[in-house]
Amino acid sequence: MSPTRVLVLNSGSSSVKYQLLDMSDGSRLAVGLVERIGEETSRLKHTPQGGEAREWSGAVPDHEAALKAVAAELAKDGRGLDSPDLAAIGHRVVHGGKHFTEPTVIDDAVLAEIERLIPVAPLHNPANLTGIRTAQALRPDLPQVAVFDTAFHTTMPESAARYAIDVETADAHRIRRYGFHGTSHAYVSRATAKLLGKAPEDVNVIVLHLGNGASASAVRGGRCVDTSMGLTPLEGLVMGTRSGDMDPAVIFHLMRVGGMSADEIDTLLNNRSGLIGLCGDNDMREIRRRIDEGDERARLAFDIYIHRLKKYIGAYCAVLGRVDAVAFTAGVGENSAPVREAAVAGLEGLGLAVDGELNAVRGDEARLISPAGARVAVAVVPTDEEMEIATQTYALVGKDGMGSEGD
Ligand SMILES: Nc1ncnc2c1ncn2[C@@H]1O[C@H](COP(=O)(O)OP(=O)(O)O)[C@@H](O)[C@H]1O
Ligand SMILES: CC(=O)OP(=O)(O)O
Ligand SMILES: [Mg+2]
Repeated sequence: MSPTRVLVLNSGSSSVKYQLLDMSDGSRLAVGLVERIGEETSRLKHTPQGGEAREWSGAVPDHEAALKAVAAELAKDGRGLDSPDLAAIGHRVVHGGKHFTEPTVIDDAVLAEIERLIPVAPLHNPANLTGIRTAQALRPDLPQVAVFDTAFHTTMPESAARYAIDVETADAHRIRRYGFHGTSHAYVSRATAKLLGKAPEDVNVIVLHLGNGASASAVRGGRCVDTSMGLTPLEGLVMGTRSGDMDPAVIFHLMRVGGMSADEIDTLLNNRSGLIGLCGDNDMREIRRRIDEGDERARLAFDIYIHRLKKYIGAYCAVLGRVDAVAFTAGVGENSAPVREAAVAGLEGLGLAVDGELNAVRGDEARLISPAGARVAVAVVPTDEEMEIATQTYALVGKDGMGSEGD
């Protein structure tokens, strides 16, 4: 029998999320996370299917060590990386530039292109590369597939993808809007159509992916027509630690008047801005707790976050012309009822409203939170980037895929 298992690695700047899936029935054999990589105490949590979660804290200095720790945990379940049941390893790769529009089997040329894109995804692509190289070293015989965050957004029209700067300069440096979180936007827009009982081709959806990184997208009939992140994952919404949109002249001002270097400003805008820069916390749970205690800084940070979100909802209503659904997803979108309520408050004129009781319901299933009969459906639609990466990986190299590829 051909192997049917796929290991998915989602390497972030300081974390690795992973899942081992059996594609014959979609079951999750293991789910886990290594976080705070490179800090004094990193943490690993590994949950085998049907078993107790195992957790430990200790030093995990880099992504190579993280992946070796993941391999060791899987081996304890008798499902190590040496298992003959493994069909492929699927990797989330954040920046694929304009080149990669589809999931791609990784070879040296693909690795070189991911490396070339490091300057436009400095927090993400290096971690993705280490994950790939470590996995290759552990299983050189196994196909490794890259699934790109940018791929879903390659359908954006030029009017949305181009910045209004000198065309020759932009083209010489490949400056354009690429967009990210595409695997999530693709999965959630399809799942939203399913929730409405319609085909993806028949619905227009605004997807709000609100995690630590956050982005919005406008999806018309299953194709992305605009998204809030740009050349890098810094543009757009207010995020956990990133500023999102601002006047680009802030950068010149900080250089000329503030005496800061380009690298210092990069770190400021990517790591010390957004919610953490505004109030010292980037976790929405903590911000809500502080607001409940009357903390003014936390309140202002929340209000700025919501104001930006509203602007994007309004903009994408205009981009799409007709909106069938707005879907909230990722850590904040799936869990924070106050964020969903505030984001939609006052938008009745656009056909948007949230039912208080439905919004308060917690759960893992996709669900509607708009009042019955609302013109636009508002929904909570849990994302599943790992399953989507596994599905795309298996389609490419699984039993049917690999055979027909070479034909
Ligand atoms: N119960 C909750 N209520 C509000 N916010 C939450 C909750 N659980 C998680 N979050 C938010 O979700 C964020 C993480 O989202 P996630 O999608 O996992 O992000 P990433 O993939 O970027 O690490 C946390 O930083 C926190 O702000
Ligand atoms: C592209 C991006 O912002 O990813 P993440 O949310 O995982 O940081
Ligand atoms: Mg994420």
